[in-house]
Amino acid sequence: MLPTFSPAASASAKPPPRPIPGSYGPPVLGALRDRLDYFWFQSQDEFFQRRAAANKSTVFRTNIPPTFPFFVGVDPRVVAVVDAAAFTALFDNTLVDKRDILIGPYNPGPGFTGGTRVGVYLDTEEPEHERVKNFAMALLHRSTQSWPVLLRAGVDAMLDSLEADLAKPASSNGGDEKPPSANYIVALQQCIFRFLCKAFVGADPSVDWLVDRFGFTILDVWLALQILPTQKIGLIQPLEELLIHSFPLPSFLIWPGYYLLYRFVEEHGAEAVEFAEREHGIAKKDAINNLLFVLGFNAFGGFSVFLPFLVAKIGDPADPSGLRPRLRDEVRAVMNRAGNDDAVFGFGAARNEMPLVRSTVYEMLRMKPPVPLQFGRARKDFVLRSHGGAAFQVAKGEVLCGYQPLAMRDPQVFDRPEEFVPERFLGEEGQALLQHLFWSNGPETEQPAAGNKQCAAKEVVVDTACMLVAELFRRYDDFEVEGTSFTKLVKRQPAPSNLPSATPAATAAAQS
Ligand code: HEM
Repeated sequence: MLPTFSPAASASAKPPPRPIPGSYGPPVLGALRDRLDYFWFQSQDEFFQRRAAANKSTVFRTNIPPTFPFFVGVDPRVVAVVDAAAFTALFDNTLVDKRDILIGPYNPGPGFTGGTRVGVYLDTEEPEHERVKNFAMALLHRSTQSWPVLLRAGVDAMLDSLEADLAKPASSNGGDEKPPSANYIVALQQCIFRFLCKAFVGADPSVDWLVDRFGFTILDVWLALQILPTQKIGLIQPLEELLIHSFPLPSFLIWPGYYLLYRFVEEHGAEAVEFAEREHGIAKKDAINNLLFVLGFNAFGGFSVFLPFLVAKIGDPADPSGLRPRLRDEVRAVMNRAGNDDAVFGFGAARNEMPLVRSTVYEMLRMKPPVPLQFGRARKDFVLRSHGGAAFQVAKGEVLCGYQPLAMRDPQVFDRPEEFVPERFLGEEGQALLQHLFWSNGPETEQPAAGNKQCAAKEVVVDTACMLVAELFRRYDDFEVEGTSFTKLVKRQPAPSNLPSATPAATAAAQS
């Protein structure tokens, strides 16, 4: 549990800033102890919870992996921030510098990005950041019409293949007695990859067999080599510590795959590349490397983590709250209003017509933020304010490390913080809570811009997740998921013939 602050404290006058509690321990040994706790002896949640409890503070000093022995020049010392109030300092450009600090003090380096320092590693004070961010947002804007159509086509193809898998007799699933199931991870990644190439880059992978077949696997390996030094993967722990947590993983292993994708974007995404050069003044090589990074790391990486959480949560066979029927009814009501079972769920429907679906997506982002850690280096000495007037003195150059999963379960802000409450963000009170939803590296109530570091696709990510849920309930009356497999897909029964017929305006609203 997070320590809480007494209301009496918040009512009193602002106390002076105090030193940040916690210690980094003795050189090398302190960092090593924290690393082993982080990866081995404690879960990530536990790591931050225990230190917050021990220091009686939601702002405290700790080391963060990777560290020792071969991460030369990587300083693991950070100031951890695990409450919703102090966390907002990480979004303030006047306080923190975001240069080369995406995944923490360790930076995998431009060897993974064709030699370009891509946009996500740039600070807002670097002019190139504005160019690259504007380019990414413009590409998203240009794809407004095609995005929902391509998503639907991709999801349909994926579900066709999963239905076929599920229909196979149990014996083809390994010959044991287990009921049939269809693992969706590979199909979903394939779907996301193909869809993003077309919708974001304007390049259709089906023109290149290698890219179409292995593109998503190349991205998986490319991502893994960059982030594994900071992740627990579940090998035998001593092996994991020796092999993946002790030294930076080399980028050259992925160069052939990266080069294949680079050529693919250069040739088949030429229009997007020219747009970057012409409209945003970005050199061709940098445009391609940035496109690949946003496609592979931000978009493919983000969706690959988030969508399985969402599908598994909604499909939970043990869900006691009857969530699936309620979501299904909301989706079907949109279809009924449109009077067209085949209407594409567009951005309009995702934003305005499916409040429970949207609130469920928000709640999943609160409980399982796909990018749990956020970092920023103090530009100057400043006072970090937390709940109840608590204040801490941060020195210039110190690295703040915000841990979203605890900040977004802050009991000072969220009622029943540990519970998944699908309707949490409904109504006026629910909407007011959106200011504390930080998954996009900014409050949900704010917008990405060239001058900030909020996810360029903040709206599009939520909309896309809503559209995926809608597609599932367009097609199925019910479904169940165990782990990463569908175990039940109940096809939609034909709609009764006495549906009220829709007006053209309603059809347009669903599709807009
Ligand atoms: C579930 C999916 C996604 C998640 C969870 C996610 C999350 C994030 C987060 C946390 C950041 C800030 C990183 C930091 O500086 O600490 C970010 C930045 C960014 N994201 Fe997303 N993102 C997702 C999908 C996308 C998509 C689909 C796109 C575009 C197609 C995109 C484009 C970007 C860009 C360009 C930035 C850099 C912003 C900047 O440097 O100012 N993201 N994203």
